[in-house]
Parts: sequence; C-alpha cells; structure tokens
Amino acid sequence: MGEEKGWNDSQFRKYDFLSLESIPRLHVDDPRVKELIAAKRPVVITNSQLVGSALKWDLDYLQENMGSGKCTVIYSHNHKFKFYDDSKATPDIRAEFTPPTRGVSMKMSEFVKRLEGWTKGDERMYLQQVLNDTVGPQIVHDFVAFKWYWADLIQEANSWGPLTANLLLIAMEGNVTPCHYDEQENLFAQIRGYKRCILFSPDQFECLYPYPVYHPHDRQSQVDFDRPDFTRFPNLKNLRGCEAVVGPGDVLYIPNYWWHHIEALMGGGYTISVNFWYKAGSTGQVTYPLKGYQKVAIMRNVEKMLVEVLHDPKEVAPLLRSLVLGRYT
Ligand SMILES: O=C(O)C(=O)C[C@H](CCCc1ccccc1)C(=O)O
Ligand SMILES: [Zn+2]
Repeated sequence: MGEEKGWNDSQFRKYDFLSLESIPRLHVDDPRVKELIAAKRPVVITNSQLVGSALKWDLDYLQENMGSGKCTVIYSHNHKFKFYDDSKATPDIRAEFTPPTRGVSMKMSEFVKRLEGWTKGDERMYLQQVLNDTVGPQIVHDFVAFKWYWADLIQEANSWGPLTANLLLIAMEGNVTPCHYDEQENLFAQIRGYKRCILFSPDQFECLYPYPVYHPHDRQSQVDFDRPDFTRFPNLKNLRGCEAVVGPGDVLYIPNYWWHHIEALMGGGYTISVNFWYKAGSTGQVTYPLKGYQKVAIMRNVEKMLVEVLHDPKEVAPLLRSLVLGRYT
C-alpha cells in the first residue's frame, strides 16, 4: 500500500490533446538535482525544507499575522487567470481588448471573508501578493526562517542574478494560471494543497504561439487549452511537454523561458504557494548552436526593435515576410 499521495488524477482538468512525460521528482540530497538545475531542466525537489517554516500557514494564521498591509486579489469570470500587463494596453488595444481579469486591493482578512462567503457562480478569486515589509512580525519571522542557505547555494552555483520577488499565491481549488513563460529563474515552493504544473521547453515556441511582445498578454500563449484551435495553431499537434503535481514541502524548479501552466487541483480546497523569482544570470559565454531560450530572447529583441522603428505593429508581419519569403525559405 503506497503512502497516500494526497490527490488523484480525477482532480485534473482534461487536456486530451497534450502528450506529457513526468518531471523527475528527486530528494534534495540526490546529486541529480544540482545536475538538472545546472542543465536548466525542470525538477521537483522533495524534503528541501526551503519553506519549512511556512508549512503551518493556513488562512487563519495568515489573516492573524499578515498585518494591515493590502494584498492584490485577482478576479476572473472563469477558472483562468491569464496575467495581463495594463501598462502595455495602448488606446487601440484597449478598444479591441477587454481584460479577462481585474485586480482588487484588500486586507488578508477581507480576502478570507470573501473566500468563506463564496458561492458557485461568483467570480473566482486568486490572491497574488509580493511578500514585502508590510507583513506582520510573525510572517517576517517565518520568512527569515526559510532555508535561504540552500536557495543561495543554488543561486550562486548557477550564477543567477538577485532574488527579485517572493509572490504569495493563494488560489481557490480549480484555479488555472494559463500557459506562459517568465524571464526569471523560479524556485516554486508549495505550502498547502496540490498544484498540477505542466511545463514546455522554450524550444516549443513554435507550438505555443505567444501574443505579440507589445500585447498586454505578452509572454502568454494564445492557445486556449480548454478549446485548442488546431486551425489557427497548426503546430499544436507537435506540442510535447512534461508535468508534475507539487504538494506541501515540494519545490519545482521552473527554468527561465520555460512555459508553464499551473492549476490548483479541483476538489482539493484552497492552495498556498510561494515562488522565488531570480533575475537570470548574464547569458555568459555564448556557445553555438544557441539554446532555445536564447533564440526566444533574440526574437523578443527583434520584435521590440521592429515595433520601435516601424512605429506600427501592423507593419511588422509584412516587413518580415518580405525579408524571409523566397529569400530565407
Ligand atoms: O510562479 C510563477 O511563475 C507562476 O506562474 C505561478 C502561478 C501564478 C503566477 C501569477 C503571475 C504570472 C505572471 C506575472 C505575474 C504573476 C500559479 O502558481 O498559479
Ligand atoms: Zn509564471
């Protein structure tokens, strides 16, 4: 009788079009952990105690100790919380684009009250708040007690840049953060409940069709996993990914530029996670052939430069077609 893993795959949302392998799940002392991180490959690390001091966190404790600081709570009309950057919404984008979510600022106690009063049909909520110095002294105490020595070793060994943020994430069961990539290295620590993490390497860029760089949904895939459109996105048929379920005490390493879709398991209750975002290290000695993530960084720069000089995003495609079709193809 294997030890109870605390979940089963009936709690997963169904994405029949995906073919997924498993992300390795290794004990923190297993030497392969360092090898996989050095190779910029995802790995679930168990028993790290990275956020051991926070494993006691629950809603009561947090509302008691989060202090009077305000938290950002995202609202969505459905289960998907597709991040969007309002600063990128130009007037004509605003005309055609209605934000799928909205952010509200409130105290933790207010969030807990709304969560307890939530009924089916209400907008879903997702608390996403950077842990900063507005938190109460008990939370500071727990934060200081994170296993920083271990995280620092990884940061150092891989020449990552500085830690930029720790995001406190409190999701309702069934919430989904749709497929996107970040430009930061990420040690994703699970504290309460279970999350299914589906990852794709940066090489899968051609299969995931990210929004244009200047779009508010920059870095997010245009593909709706609930209704994949194989006509608009024909390369979807070649998509290959990997997945893992993380539970309390697990840490998932999400390398920068790796795509990830994260869902709080259905029927699992609310979940608590804290991520550790680090600036990526300088690309260092460039060796050829270039890695997938380096090509994505190059494409982003080309896109930004073209939008800049052409002034009109609609001119980007015609110019690139003239440049490539019949000449580089
Ligand atoms: O840790 C990560 O990178 C994740 O994607 C975790 C994800 C929530 C992230 C929300 C978000 C995405 C982009 C910009 C700002 C905030 C989850 O756990 O649902
Ligand atoms: Zn992310």
